[in-house]
Amino acid sequence: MKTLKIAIQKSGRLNEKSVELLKNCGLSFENYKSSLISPVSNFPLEILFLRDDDIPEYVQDGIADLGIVGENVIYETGVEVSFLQKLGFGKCSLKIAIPNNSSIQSLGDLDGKAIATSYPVILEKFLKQNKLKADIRTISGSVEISPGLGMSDAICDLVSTGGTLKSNGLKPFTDVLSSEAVLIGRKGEEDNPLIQELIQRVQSVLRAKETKYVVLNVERKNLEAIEKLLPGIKSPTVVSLADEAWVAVHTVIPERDFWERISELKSAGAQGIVVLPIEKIIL
Ligand SMILES: Nc1ncnc2c1ncn2[C@@H]1O[C@H](COP(=O)(O)OP(=O)(O)OP(=O)(O)O)[C@@H](O)[C@H]1O
Ligand SMILES: O=P(O)(O)OC[C@H]1O[C@H](OP(=O)(O)OP(=O)(O)O)[C@H](O)[C@@H]1O
Ligand SMILES: [Mg+2]
Repeated sequence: MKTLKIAIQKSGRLNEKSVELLKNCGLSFENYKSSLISPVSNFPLEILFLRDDDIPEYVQDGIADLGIVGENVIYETGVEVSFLQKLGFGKCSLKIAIPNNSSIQSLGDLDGKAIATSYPVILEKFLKQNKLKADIRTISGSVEISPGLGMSDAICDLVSTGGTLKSNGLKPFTDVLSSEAVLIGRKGEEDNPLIQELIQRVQSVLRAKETKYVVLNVERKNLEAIEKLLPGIKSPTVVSLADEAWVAVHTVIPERDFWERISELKSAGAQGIVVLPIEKIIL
């Protein structure tokens, strides 16, 4: 079977998490900063380390079969690729931001203004949808300094904590797009068995990340109440203890309602609660 190629960011915000995800999928490869292509020793796959801007086109054109890249870059490059899986990292939003002392108050006030951005395609589309015309000034980075230099009235750039906006005297004005890292593939290749195998592995790692393994002890008389709080994947595992009045319950809990669930379990009589990370969940 043909060896696949997956393109990931060489260095930058998505590099570390992309490498970690592939390693957690059981793929074994060297990660030297100097090598731009790395073979996987235990799967027919090669990893290409690229600038993130180039990844969507490499995948569209079939130079790479798969890629990991931010949704923002996919929309900006306007390529035709398949979205195979959202990956839960690299979360940020593309926002229009204005100086703290700006007179801009409503969307309509952007009409005729100069907006600096590294995302001219997405911004143009947004302005069109809102029937606005602005002077888009395309720059490749450090967009946040442009209003202070008198180059623009507003900016359109990625924001996550908002720290960069704040330290440049800017405030968020309106959201244009929210984005996270996604696994993409070449259109029409989705059914390739190797691609399907990789998607399954990625999904099992993501499912595991979203859940915790919990072991707790409870008196048999309180078991029913505890079971009601713990759906598990099918249902919880109940194990007898040496003391016959007690049992141990094993189950998985979604990370998002973890603390709420733990306090409900304690109120229902759970004791000695042990929480463990999960490596993979294969359904
Ligand atoms: N502040 C942020 N928080 C979270 N994710 C972000 C943030 N900034 C960018 N990202 C996401 O990470 C991706 C890569 O960001 P990075 O800043 O490393 O890109 P870059 O400078 O264009 O890198 P390259 O050298 O590969 O072209 C972005 O396209 C976006 O999807
Ligand atoms: O809201 P914050 O958490 O402050 O993040 C926002 C900043 O992060 C990104 O740049 P990055 O730091 O990746 O540098 P770059 O412009 O060199 O890519 C983005 O372009 C913003 O400048
Ligand atoms: Mg880039």
